[in-house]
Amino acid sequence: MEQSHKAHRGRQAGPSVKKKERTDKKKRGISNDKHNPKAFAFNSSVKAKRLQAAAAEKDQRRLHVPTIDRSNGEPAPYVIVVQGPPQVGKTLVIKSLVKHYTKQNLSDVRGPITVVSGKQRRLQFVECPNDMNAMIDAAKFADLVLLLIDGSYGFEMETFEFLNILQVHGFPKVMGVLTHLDKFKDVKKLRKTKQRLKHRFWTEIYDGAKLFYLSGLIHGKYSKREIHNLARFISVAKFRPLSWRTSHPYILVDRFEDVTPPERVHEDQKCDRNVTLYGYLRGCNFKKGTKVHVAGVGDCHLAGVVRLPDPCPLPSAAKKKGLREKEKLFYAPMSDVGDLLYDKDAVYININDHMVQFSKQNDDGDGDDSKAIEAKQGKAPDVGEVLVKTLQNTKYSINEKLEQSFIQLFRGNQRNVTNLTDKGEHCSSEEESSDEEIENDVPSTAQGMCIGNEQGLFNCDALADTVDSGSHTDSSSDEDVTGMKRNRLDRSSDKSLKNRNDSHVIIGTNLVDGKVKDMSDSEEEPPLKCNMREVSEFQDGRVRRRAIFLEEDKESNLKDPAGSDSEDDSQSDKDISESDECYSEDEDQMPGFEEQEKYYSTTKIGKISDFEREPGGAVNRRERLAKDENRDDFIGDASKWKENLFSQTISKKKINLMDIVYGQSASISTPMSFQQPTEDSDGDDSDEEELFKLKQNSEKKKHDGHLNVEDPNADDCTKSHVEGLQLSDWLNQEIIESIRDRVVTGDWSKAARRGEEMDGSDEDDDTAYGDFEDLETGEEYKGGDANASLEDSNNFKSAEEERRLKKLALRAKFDAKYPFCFLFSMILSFHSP
Ligand SMILES: Nc1nc2c(ncn2[C@@H]2O[C@H](COP(=O)(O)OP(=O)(O)OP(=O)(O)O)[C@@H](O)[C@H]2O)c(=O)[nH]1
Repeated sequence: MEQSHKAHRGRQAGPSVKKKERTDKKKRGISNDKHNPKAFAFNSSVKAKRLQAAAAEKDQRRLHVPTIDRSNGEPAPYVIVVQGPPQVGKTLVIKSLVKHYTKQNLSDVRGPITVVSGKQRRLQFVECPNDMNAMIDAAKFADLVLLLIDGSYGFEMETFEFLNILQVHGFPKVMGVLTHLDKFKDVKKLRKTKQRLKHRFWTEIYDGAKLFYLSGLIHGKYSKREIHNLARFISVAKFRPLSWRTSHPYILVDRFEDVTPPERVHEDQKCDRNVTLYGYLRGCNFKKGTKVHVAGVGDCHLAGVVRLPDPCPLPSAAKKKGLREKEKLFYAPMSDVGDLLYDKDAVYININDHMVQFSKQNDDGDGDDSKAIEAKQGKAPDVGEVLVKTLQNTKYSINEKLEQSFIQLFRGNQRNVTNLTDKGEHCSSEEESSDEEIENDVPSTAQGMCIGNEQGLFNCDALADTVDSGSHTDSSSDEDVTGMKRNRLDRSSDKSLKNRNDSHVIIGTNLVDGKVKDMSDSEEEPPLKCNMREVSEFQDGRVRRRAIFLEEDKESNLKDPAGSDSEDDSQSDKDISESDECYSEDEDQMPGFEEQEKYYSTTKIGKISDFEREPGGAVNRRERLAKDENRDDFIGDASKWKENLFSQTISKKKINLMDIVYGQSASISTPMSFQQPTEDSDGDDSDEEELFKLKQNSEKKKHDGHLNVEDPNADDCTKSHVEGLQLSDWLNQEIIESIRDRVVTGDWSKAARRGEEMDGSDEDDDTAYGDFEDLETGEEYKGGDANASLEDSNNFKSAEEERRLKKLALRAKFDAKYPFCFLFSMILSFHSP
């Protein structure tokens, strides 16, 4: 008998069952996803409308996003501005990145450096000099900013100045780079500082903004791996074009040439020059005949635009991965790279000085070469050879010699005529700078980025100062700043620095609304962040401007992240005491504008110091109190000059009509109310104040209190007067009182009584009206009954008093019931003016 086997029971659950189900459904043509259209329908028409509008808006936004126009060939290279305080490592970062992209060593970083970074991308690196004008210009063309921060020192003011400038110009992409991290000995401290700086950076830019760490130098260069990471991020970064830039043509000049015919220059050194500027055109196309604005120079006429072959083209579009070695091009016409330079109408062969072999010079030199050669060789010298030898001996050209020469008009006069005529008046502040300094400056004119180059074209000696003012700042302030001091944010109060800034008045200008504005003017400062202050200090042989934040102030170890905590505390204490000393010296004097600024800033610091120590922190309560006292004294000093200012203002103030009409009490709350200057204060007044003294006062003095009757403009006060007093004497209290009662707010009953006393006509009035009956109420009023009316008024007063007492009792009851309300009302009344 055949045994029947039980059928195998298939799987009821699990992935194999699901798979089977899916394939079955597919076979039968049933869609796998259970789509129920009704489930996604709108229930509310309002919601539907809103969602529709949002979707449409999103679409439109996507359509209007500025995109790169590739119809005119390849887009121009992206500009990467490397910015940071002095000596932070900008040059080194650019050199390292160029080395990474091109495998070439760059000896000098000058002007924009273009590299091919990928098959589709070119980058142009520009170092931003530490000059406010250069920062403003750099902000105009930067596509990406590498903000270099000295990690061992912390944030410096240059960083925030640049960020503020960027905010005004349309914020490009910003990445932070921390350098000098090898100065940290303690790993824990390094980690903490990194964290702190990162969060600060995020606060300034946005949460999650990229911050790189360059942990130190290996053989004088940054580590290859770290630079590789940085380069990778730059290569893949998405640059969103800024709408204003895409609709305006602009060029970042990477090379320039003065093509003015030499004869014209020879005839007139200050003739109009023709200059050819080379660079990638960005934004939209130039129109022929448009005027161009050259930053730092002004509006210039555009003679023509010529399209030239790309000096640094992208590689061919062949399908291959990465770049070949010979495709890794770079173009840095100002950085002295390569030996050949092709120009519009010339080819320049650059030969390094050490490779140039001049024919041997004669030791006895001077113009006797030809004779010496003749004597040695016994034959006539070659004319060309002699000329070359003579040229070799010339150290300075005629022009240079002329420039250096001067005519001394008067004996003992230090000023020479040539200096003044050449440099213009604005350069007179530069007279102190040594020749060495000037010599160093001149080549730096050609340094830097766009603005530097252009300034170089329209060169005047003073321009050199602007381009590399970073180094100037250091050298000039070395002598002035010996310790630590606190300054107002954004501008150093250092006088020598100010002088330097003065020389920017002509050069460092910006065209705003068609008017040339001096950017060094303090009024043009970007909006200041109130939670930050600046501390200038002398470190590493230069002045550094540290940016300190309130929350950082709380931490005791912020002063020197790489240093010790105890040192920091003592340092910050020193800060405060020094600043106190600094400003309490001339408390009796009325400070000038600059000093006022100092006072202002230090008062601010006084407030900030509230945050400096926690109760349980390094400084105990007593010390804190002592510090508070110091601060109060300090603010007291500040209020002393304010007092002076106050009295000055008062003396200049016009008569306040409110005072005259409503009395002194009405304007007590207004600090600028008129007060009659006392004899003492008059005596103390300076000559300057005399100028602004009220005419009336001086007249009053002259006539010793009597009215100036000769004054033809005096009021005609003969008609209405108080006996014995002229109405034009508006400062007389009696007259004021008499007038006050004529105004709505005056005491009319008193005036009425006074009037009655004066003319005694009350009886007449009463009799004139006589008895009358109010027809509406039916009440009868008796005329002429003075006693009755007095009684009435007494009754009225007693009723009023009764009501007042009742009110007071009620209020006391309420206050007893709700003590907090009482307190509240107390506070209110305390604070109300
Ligand atoms: N220890 C250390 N030194 C560094 C680091 N980065 C740069 N340096 C050094 O700092 C000095 C200044 O570097 P630069 O690249 O010239 O700095 P810079 O910002 O271009 O300077 P300026 O153009 O004068 O403002 C050089 O001697 C560098 O070797 C770093 O991470 N660690």
